[in-house]
Amino acid sequence: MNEIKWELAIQVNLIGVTIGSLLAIEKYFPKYKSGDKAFIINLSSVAGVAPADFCPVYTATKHAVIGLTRSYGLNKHLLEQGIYVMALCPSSTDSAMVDYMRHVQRYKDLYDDAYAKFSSYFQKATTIGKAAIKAMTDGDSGSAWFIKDEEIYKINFPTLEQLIGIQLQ
Ligand SMILES: NC(=O)c1ccc[n+]([C@@H]2O[C@H](COP(=O)([O-])OP(=O)(O)OC[C@H]3O[C@@H](n4cnc5c(N)ncnc54)[C@H](O)[C@@H]3O)[C@@H](O)[C@H]2O)c1
Ligand SMILES: CCCCC/C=C\C=C\[C@H](O)C/C=C\C/C=C\CCCC(=O)O
Repeated sequence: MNEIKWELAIQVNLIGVTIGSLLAIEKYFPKYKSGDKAFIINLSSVAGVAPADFCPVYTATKHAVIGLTRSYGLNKHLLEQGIYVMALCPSSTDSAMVDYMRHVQRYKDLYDDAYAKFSSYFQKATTIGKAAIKAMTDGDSGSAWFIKDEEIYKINFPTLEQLIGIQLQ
């Protein structure tokens, strides 16, 4: 998260995740996948689902990660290659990134309001690992998962067909 060096945030959060997905789908899995299934787990955020006034660029990249995940998660890719693509959407989580922003003054100034409003609690990073296992066990490709402690659930989004009113056969 870096709203000051925002081009860098887009490079890392969106272009980095896109390159990772393309490398996995086009190069890595075709060569190394041995079983029926392979998984790509992308890190989005609660800010990938709802807007956050203190970090619009971060929020845009995390929304984009949801779009990338849901699109590569559609049946076409699943059926062709057996690749399941999921996104995790954690709420605030204790990590090096948060710690850095909490202590570095130029970021602290920018995020002060957000800390006052949201940061009374940070979940443990190990919770995200548990959620990843739950997502893979559930096995719904294209799904995005809200994570806040024990509260871990699939987020509902409309499909393109539902939005534009196409009747599926
Ligand atoms: N901490 C939170 O509250 C929170 C909540 C929701 C989502 N997320 C997301 O979770 C993911 C992990 O973040 P985190 O909170 O664990 O922070 P973190 O600082 O522990 O992890 C970020 C990792 O990204 C790596 N990284 C940074 N720039 C890189 C680059 N240019 N190339 C390769 N690697 C690079 C860092 O080395 C570090 O290992 C991020 O995508 C973050 O947006 C975090
Ligand atoms: C919590 C605000 C301080 C900044 C935290 C730093 C990074 C967090 C990045 C995450 O991707 C989360 C993004 C936005 C968080 C917004 C609201 C958190 C809601 C807190 C809650 O679970 O009640």
